[in-house]
Amino acid sequence: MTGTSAALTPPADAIPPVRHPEAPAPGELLGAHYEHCFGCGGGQPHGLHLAARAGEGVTVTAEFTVTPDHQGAPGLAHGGVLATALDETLGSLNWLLRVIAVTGRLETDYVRPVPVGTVLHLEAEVTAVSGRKIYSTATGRIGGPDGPVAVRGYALFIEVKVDHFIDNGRPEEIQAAMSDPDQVRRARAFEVNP
Ligand SMILES: CCCCCCCCCC(=O)SCCNC(=O)CCNC(=O)[C@H](O)C(C)(C)COP(=O)(O)OP(=O)(O)OC[C@H]1O[C@@H](n2cnc3c(N)ncnc32)[C@H](O)[C@@H]1OP(=O)(O)O
Repeated sequence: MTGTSAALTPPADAIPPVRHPEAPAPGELLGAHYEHCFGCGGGQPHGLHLAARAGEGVTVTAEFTVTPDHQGAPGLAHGGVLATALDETLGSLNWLLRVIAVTGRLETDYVRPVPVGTVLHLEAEVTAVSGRKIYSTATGRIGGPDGPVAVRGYALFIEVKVDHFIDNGRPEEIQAAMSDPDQVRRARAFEVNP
């Protein structure tokens, strides 16, 4: 079974996404947007350490290796962890638009179990934009980038201002992230202005 709810169907006046002129070149690794992000940060020992790479247009590819820390059933990836991999990959697309956005809705199809030790090969694209709403889809394959589909994700991200994080996040982490010496990470989190 597959499908998405009406909330994930772009409205008739939605437009195709526009890749930002200063977006990372196709093939370039995006790096972590935040050291302590559970999806991509190097500072999370049990995190996914997902590595995303810019593609053509508004697309990315990403890889995530399932470790014993990511189990749900014995020997198999937890469905929530797989949703995290989809969410993180989809979220990284927004850097190609140079927009700060958060997940409003994420739907997933779990097609095949994903064993521990597997590399999940993800690809994602923004399909449409309507005002603050960014529509995107992702696919995760196992056994190689052209292997069988294990998971699919469909998302609606909502553009937010930096105040979203300042008003809602804990001050200590916000301060630390704002002082991050890594300029690119700081820009991705806080300095993107449409
Ligand atoms: C460095 C940058 C950060 C990168 C992070 C990457 C990590 C991966 C991504 C994540 O996991 S983000 C964390 C998980 N997400 C959240 O914590 C978001 C929590 N939700 C919110 O903060 C607010 O609900 C949200 C900002 C998404 C929307 O609130 P707003 O008050 O700004 O918007 P509003 O409710 O007015 O909705 C704007 C439009 O979006 C639509 N919308 C909002 N939420 C929706 C939803 N859940 N489903 C469908 N549509 C939704 C809404 O109907 C409306 O459509 P229209 O413009 O057509 O009227």
